[in-house]
This record gives sequence, C-alpha cells and structure tokens, in this order.
Amino acid sequence: MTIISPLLVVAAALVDADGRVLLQQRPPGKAMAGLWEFPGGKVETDETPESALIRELEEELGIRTHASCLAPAAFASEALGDRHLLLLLYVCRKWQGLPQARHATELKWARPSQMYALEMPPADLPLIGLLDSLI
Ligand SMILES: Nc1nc2c([nH]c(=O)n2[C@H]2C[C@H](O)[C@@H](COP(=O)(O)OP(=O)(O)OP(=O)(O)O)O2)c(=O)[nH]1
Repeated sequence: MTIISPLLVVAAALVDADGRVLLQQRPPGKAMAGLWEFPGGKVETDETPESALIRELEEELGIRTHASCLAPAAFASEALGDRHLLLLLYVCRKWQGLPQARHATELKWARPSQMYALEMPPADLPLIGLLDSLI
C-alpha cells in the first residue's frame, strides 16, 4: 500500500465590510500561475495551522492578525500531482494594515458569486459555495 503524505496548506478568506473576499493572483513561475487563490501557503514543520497563516498573511500581504481572528470555515481535499492537498480555509474579518501584493501579481476583492467567473485552483471550487453561505 502506498501512503501519500498530505500537503497541508492554510488559506484565509479575508472579508471586508461589504462582504467581499480578497483573492490574489499566483505569479509567473509558480505552479498554477495566473490562477486566483486565497492568500496563504504551506504549514512548515513546528508551526500550527494558525501560526502558519498569520506568517503567510504578513509575508504575502503585509497585514497582521491574531489566531483569535481566524475562524475555521471549510476545507478542501484534492489530488495534487504525486501529493494530496489538504487545504484549511479560515474566515478572517479583523486585521491591521492595508493588504499589498508582495508576492502576487495582483489583488482583487470579489464576492463569492463573482468567483465562479474567475480561474481558481480546482481545490478552491467547492469552497466558493461554502463561503457564500458563510459570509
Ligand atoms: N495559498 C493557496 N494555495 C492554494 C490554494 N488553492 C490551492 O490549490 N493551493 C495550492 C497551491 C500550492 O500547491 C499550495 C500552496 O503552496 P504555495 O507554494 O503557494 O505556498 P507557499 O506560500 O508556502 O510557497 P513557497 O514558499 O513554496 O513559494 O496549495 C489557495 O486558495 N491558496
């Protein structure tokens, strides 16, 4: 039997006062370049999912938040090459700073209903409807 170790990724649906969610466009040179994703990234050794997400939001967007502002919302489970992606999505409504595209090509605020028209990674597609019912 082959044991596939899951790739654990955390991501945030940052929700603004109008109920829009921040998406970022993956840059050229990365896998799935050009697709729109929720900010986040891989959980490194010795990190909790929440501390990894707080680190990624600071690195990618220059914003600061706290574990108490990260509400577990949904997850996705999807084959990813020879790995298996487990994506934990948190809803976050409170942060400090103005998000800047430090790693992404571009940032975009979108309502879940608008996300169906955007190209997103396959794992994210089931998350759109879930988000719509949550925010
Ligand atoms: N951040 C994020 N990653 C996603 C989403 N959907 C999805 O399939 N992924 C995948 C893409 C990647 O295979 C993986 C995240 O890895 P990554 O390489 O972008 O993360 P990282 O910031 O840790 O990157 P790096 O240090 O390796 O450059 O999860 C999503 O909505 N947000």
